[in-house]
Amino acid sequence: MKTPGITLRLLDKADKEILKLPRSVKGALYDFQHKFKANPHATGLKLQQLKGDSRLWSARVNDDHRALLLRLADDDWLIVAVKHRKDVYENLDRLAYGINHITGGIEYVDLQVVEESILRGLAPGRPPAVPHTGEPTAPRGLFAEWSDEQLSDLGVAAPLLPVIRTLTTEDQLLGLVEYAPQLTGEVLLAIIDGKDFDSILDQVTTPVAAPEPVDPEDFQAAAERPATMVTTSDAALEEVLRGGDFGRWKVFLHPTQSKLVERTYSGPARVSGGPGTGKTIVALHRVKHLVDRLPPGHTKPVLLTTYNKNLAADLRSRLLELGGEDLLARVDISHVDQLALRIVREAEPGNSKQTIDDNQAVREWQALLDELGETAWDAEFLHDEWTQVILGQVIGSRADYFRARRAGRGNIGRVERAEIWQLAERFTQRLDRSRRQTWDQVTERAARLEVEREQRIAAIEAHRTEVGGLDNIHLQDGSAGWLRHRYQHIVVDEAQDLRPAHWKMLRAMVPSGQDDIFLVGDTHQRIYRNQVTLGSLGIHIRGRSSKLTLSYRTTRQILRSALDVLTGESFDDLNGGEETLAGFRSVLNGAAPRLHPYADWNAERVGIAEHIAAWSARPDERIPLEQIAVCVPTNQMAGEVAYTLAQHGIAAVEIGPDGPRNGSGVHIGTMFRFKGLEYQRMIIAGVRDGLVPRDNVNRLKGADLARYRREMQRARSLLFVAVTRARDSVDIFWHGEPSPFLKPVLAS
Ligand SMILES: Nc1ncnc2c1ncn2[C@@H]1O[C@H](COP(=O)(O)OP(=O)(O)OP(=O)(O)O)[C@@H](O)[C@H]1O
Repeated sequence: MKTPGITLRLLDKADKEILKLPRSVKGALYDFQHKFKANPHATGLKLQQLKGDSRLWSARVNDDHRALLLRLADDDWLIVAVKHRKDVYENLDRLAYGINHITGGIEYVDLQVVEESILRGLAPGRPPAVPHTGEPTAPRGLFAEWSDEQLSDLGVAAPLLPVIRTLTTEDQLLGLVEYAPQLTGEVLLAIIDGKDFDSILDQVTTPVAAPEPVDPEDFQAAAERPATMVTTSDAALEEVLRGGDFGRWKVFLHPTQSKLVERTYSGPARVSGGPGTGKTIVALHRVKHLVDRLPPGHTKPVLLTTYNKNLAADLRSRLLELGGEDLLARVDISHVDQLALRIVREAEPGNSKQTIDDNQAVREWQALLDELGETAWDAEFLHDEWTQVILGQVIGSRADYFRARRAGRGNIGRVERAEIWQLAERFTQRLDRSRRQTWDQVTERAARLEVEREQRIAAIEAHRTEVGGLDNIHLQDGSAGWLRHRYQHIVVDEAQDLRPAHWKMLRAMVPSGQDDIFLVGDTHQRIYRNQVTLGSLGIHIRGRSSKLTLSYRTTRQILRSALDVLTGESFDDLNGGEETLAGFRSVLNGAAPRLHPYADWNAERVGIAEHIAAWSARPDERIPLEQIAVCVPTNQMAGEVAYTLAQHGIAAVEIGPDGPRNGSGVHIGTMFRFKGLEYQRMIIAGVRDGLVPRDNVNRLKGADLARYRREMQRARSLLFVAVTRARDSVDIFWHGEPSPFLKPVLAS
């Protein structure tokens, strides 16, 4: 029988050691936790207190292995390690645990494990640095300029200070970071990156500081703080044991992530953050958090939405992994255009128009201009103006267009606006005649329909209040009795690429108030032309904006180059202000991006094929082909790379608008297709002048400066997105002159 109220938790990083144990021990651990929760004092578990310590206990996992546990309270236990029997009882003074005075989280350090890890990171030829607790510090260590007090003020774990003093190389530091408490690792790496005390305090320490004073003896309170990264659920533990590193996102949220997931917001909230900082992970956990708080039912009151079909499919499979079918049953997962189309079809069942994409629409604009003999206007400009300003802001009349805000789009006067308005009218008539519509028209229509629906709901509620709150009153509007907002909560991923009309639609779908809209996105990764000011669309995020800064995907070396690509650009915060990547960092380590110049495109393609073949030939690190991607500037180049790879016997699949096509092999696609994805190895090819950015962008410089700037920024963002898809390595290929965006990377 299960003893009521036994809590068994697993501390973050304990799982890292556990993962290295033989499979049989992991299996035994899974059984162990079931038995322990049933009755920790069962004789087979041999639960005993370790001598000389009030909190540390050991319990039997199997014949050879013991779990090391901290007793937090009578029935509350925390697994901090699983070790061989003989390693548990000796040298207990090497084990240090406590409550971090800044974060209030529980930290556990096995100095022996840390020291062994440092030794593994020792650069060849250097003498090992042996720490001697309490003795004078080693000369010119990595942190010689920093006092113990400073390190401690930043949250570095006190028991590690003597070891930290012995570090002389970055590799040793990385060895320490592997097993050090999270905050210690982040602070030390920030120092090595050249950050000063104040900015580390501001960007790394303060975001995870406990809001209340920390009692260093209250372990149970500490266990509940986000800084103590633990799991208690069986399923989560199994996940860690089975899924290894790939399952960790489901279990161990960073304290800054879990705060954002669990907070109650009085209105719309936004989470920004550089690539790989876990925005999507936070969005998924947020959905689960919201669903967990719903009363039982069979409806789907939570909407999870994103930019395109491929990303929506990815969200669905990750949400399924996180919470299973029960969670999915309460969530509508739909990409924004699909949602808009559904609304329009529901209202106009007879609407059988074909929906065309932006490229087709620009060709239609060109055809219209040709027919009219109109040469003063550019088809792309007109399409942009029509979609961004007229449809985007749901502008219904010429007079409203004359007054419309056109932020960042340059100046045009009344005469030009009149001409554009007339051309836009002709354009919509032309599409109507051929029974076609653009996605922007669908969205604008959906936004109108939803705003009208919301007005009807408001009218019904006003009426209800007037007649004393009775529900079964006769209402003139036949649909009225049951008319409700479509959702209670909306969660948006990739928010930076939604159009203004999408936001209008979403705003009207959920009642304004607590936890209504939660959006995550990064404007540095905006690759479409949709700039918005959320406040002007009724979504007021002021005071409810937060930022994630620790990348879980990309190495420090890759991040550095990626940031170089954005040099000189400034970015918005979706609300008329400015956004920066200050504090963006990683604790992952790897090689700097490698650069590969070629004479021509043929040679470059062969170079790519040979490169991939060389990886595949290395038995020590055989990578599945699906974990390698080749990203190119144009569709035609994607096809050509696929052809060359096939000639070299390398299987490849192209990524279409809906994701990778059927089959297995290296993924190939244009830069646009890589949004939201990630790979172990990224090859970015064709990064040459004239392609990145395209020649036609350069030509805008003399003709339309505002548009030139926007297009240059978009081109940089595209390259930034491509580079930051990589987990382990980036290889940049080009032929002829390299892209001007590579200048800082080439110089470093
Ligand atoms: N707390 C965590 N523990 C372990 N892994 C994590 C954690 N948070 C995020 N990750 C991993 O980091 C990677 C990036 O996460 P995610 O896709 O959510 O980032 P993102 O900010 O949405 O990135 P992008 O903006 O580039 O799309 C994923 O592999 C994810 O599993």
